[in-house]
Amino acid sequence: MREPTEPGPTPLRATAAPAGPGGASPRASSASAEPGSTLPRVSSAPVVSLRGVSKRFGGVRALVDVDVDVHEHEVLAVVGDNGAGKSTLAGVLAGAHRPDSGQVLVDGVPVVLDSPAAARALGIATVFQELALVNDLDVVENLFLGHEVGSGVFLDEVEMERRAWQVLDQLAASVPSVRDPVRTLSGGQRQVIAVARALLGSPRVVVLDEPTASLGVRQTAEVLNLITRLRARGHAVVLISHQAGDLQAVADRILVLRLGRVHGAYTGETSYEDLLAAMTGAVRPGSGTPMKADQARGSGTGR
Ligand SMILES: Nc1ncnc2c1ncn2[C@@H]1O[C@H](COP(=O)(O)OP(=O)(O)OP(=O)(O)O)[C@@H](O)[C@H]1O
Repeated sequence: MREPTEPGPTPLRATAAPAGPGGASPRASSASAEPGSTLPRVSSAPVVSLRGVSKRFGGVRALVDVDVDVHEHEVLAVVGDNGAGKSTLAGVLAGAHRPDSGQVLVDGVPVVLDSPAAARALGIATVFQELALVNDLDVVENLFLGHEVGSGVFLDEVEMERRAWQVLDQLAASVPSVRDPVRTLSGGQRQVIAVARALLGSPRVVVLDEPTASLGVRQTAEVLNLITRLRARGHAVVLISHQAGDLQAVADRILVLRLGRVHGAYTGETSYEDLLAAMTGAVRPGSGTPMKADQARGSGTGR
């Protein structure tokens, strides 16, 4: 079905998950930058792009003409002051907010993300700040909630437990037991469980909305390690964060939103002072730090 507001190619509805991390994307090696993009150029094709995306809530312009590209093997941080549009951007990628205008593209093909299920089917998983874990259920039950393995009323607990450990091992997660209720876990471990649940759908893009917001130093370090591992495994990570330490530790590129617009794009090495100046509008829009493509991409560079 064609997007009602947009001319151009027919958008895809979610019918099958595209190639996941580790699997080659058919378009992954072509040039990606386009005229007029506010983002610095990078060397491979984006997995997901937003083009001219706008979203209003009543009289509030939450996103205005936003262009962004998301690449595999990369952590793209999205920063901005309160109300800058960060969560709305996450919501568009998650299929929770339908843009009023503009396009979402997966592998360069326009798609319709009109539900979280549609986004997941197209390889985009989002972990919101409220992790939506059920406190009294154990780790396995939370991971497979609604997607239980087994037939009829008989659940294959052994298989679910095996898969739970498998995904947690992939993340090098230190969880004492997968049979403990998640309320007994630390904030960092709960974040890991929420990410592990997202990974069970084999997404290419993982969107994390303020994953360290309420965590202590050690738990934050756990989550930042987790993000590094996601990138090393080939995922594209979109990190919505307020935390300077998060950006310095893991971001390859940093997109600054201000009043719903892209204010500039910066390298991961940009000082927090410079980012703050951009977030608060103390520097002109579009004056992001120029950077080389390989600086921008991360790709297991050991950052
Ligand atoms: N569901 C909604 N209904 C009405 N207005 C909304 C809704 N969601 C967001 N907004 C408004 O859109 C603007 C952008 O909000 P958004 O939550 O995306 O910003 P943010 O950068 O994530 O802010 P914060 O850091 O405070 O969470 C704000 O003015 C907000 O009040």
